[in-house]
Amino acid sequence: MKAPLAELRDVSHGFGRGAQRRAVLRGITLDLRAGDFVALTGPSGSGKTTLLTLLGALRVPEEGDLRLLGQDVRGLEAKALGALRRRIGFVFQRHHLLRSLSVLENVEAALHGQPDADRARDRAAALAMLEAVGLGGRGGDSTALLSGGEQQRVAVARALVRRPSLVLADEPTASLDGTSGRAVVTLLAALTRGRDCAVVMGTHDERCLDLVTRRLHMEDGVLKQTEQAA
Ligand SMILES: Nc1ncnc2c1ncn2[C@@H]1O[C@H](COP(=O)(O)OP(=O)(O)OP(=O)(O)O)[C@@H](O)[C@H]1O
Repeated sequence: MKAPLAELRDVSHGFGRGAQRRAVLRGITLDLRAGDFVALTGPSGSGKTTLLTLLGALRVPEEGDLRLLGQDVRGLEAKALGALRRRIGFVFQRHHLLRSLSVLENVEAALHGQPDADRARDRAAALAMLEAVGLGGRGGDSTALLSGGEQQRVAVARALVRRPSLVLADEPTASLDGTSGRAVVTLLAALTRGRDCAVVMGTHDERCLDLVTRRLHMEDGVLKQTEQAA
C-alpha cells in the first residue's frame, strides 16, 4: 500500500497564551490516502478550519507529527513549505477570483511562478481545466459576468490546474444555492477521482454528504468519528 498523502499523529494546536490560551485541536490522528474524498463536519468553532490550515501547510502544529506528501512539515524551511503548498489546491467559501483578470487568466495565474512554467503549455492546461468545469466558452469573460456557482467552478479549476495531490476546500458551497453547490462538489469529486489525490472538504452542507467517500466529524477539537461513507 502507498504511503498516506497526509499523516497526523496525536496533533494538537491552540491559540493564545496564558489566560487567553485556547486549545483548538486535541490529539488528532488521521491518515488521508489517494482516493479519499472526505467531508469534515462539526459545529461552528469545533476546529475544522484550523485542521484544514494544518493540512495545507499554512501552519505547523504545536504538538504531534504531521507529514504531508511524504514530508515532515516541522523540519521544513519557509522555502520548502512554500514548495509543498504549491502541491496543494485550495478552494474557499468565497471564490477570491481577481476581478481585473479574465476567467482564463485567473486559472492561468495559478500556474505562474512554477519552476517549469511555460506560457503556451500553461494556457492549454488552463483552457482544458475550464472545459472540464463546463466553462470552456467563458475564458475571455470578466469574472463579474459569471454567476456565483460559475465563479466557484472557476475557483475549482484554479485549484486543480496544478494537479495537486491534496485538495482542501473550506465551506465551498456555503455561499451557493443547493443546485449550484452540489454541482461544485460533484465537479470536485469527478475531477479528482482516479488520480493520486485526496480531497478534504470542511462543510455544514448536509445536501452534499452523499457525494463523499468518507466522513470525519469534529467536536470541540477532537475527531469523533472516522466512518467510511456508503
Ligand atoms: N488565528 C487565531 N487566533 C485565535 N483563535 C483562533 C484563530 N483561528 C481560529 N481560532 C479559534 O479557534 C476555534 C476554532 O476555529 P475554526 O475556525 O477552526 O472552527 P470551525 O470549525 O472551522 O468553525 P466554522 O464552522 O464556524 O468555520 C474558534 O474558537 C476560533 O475563534
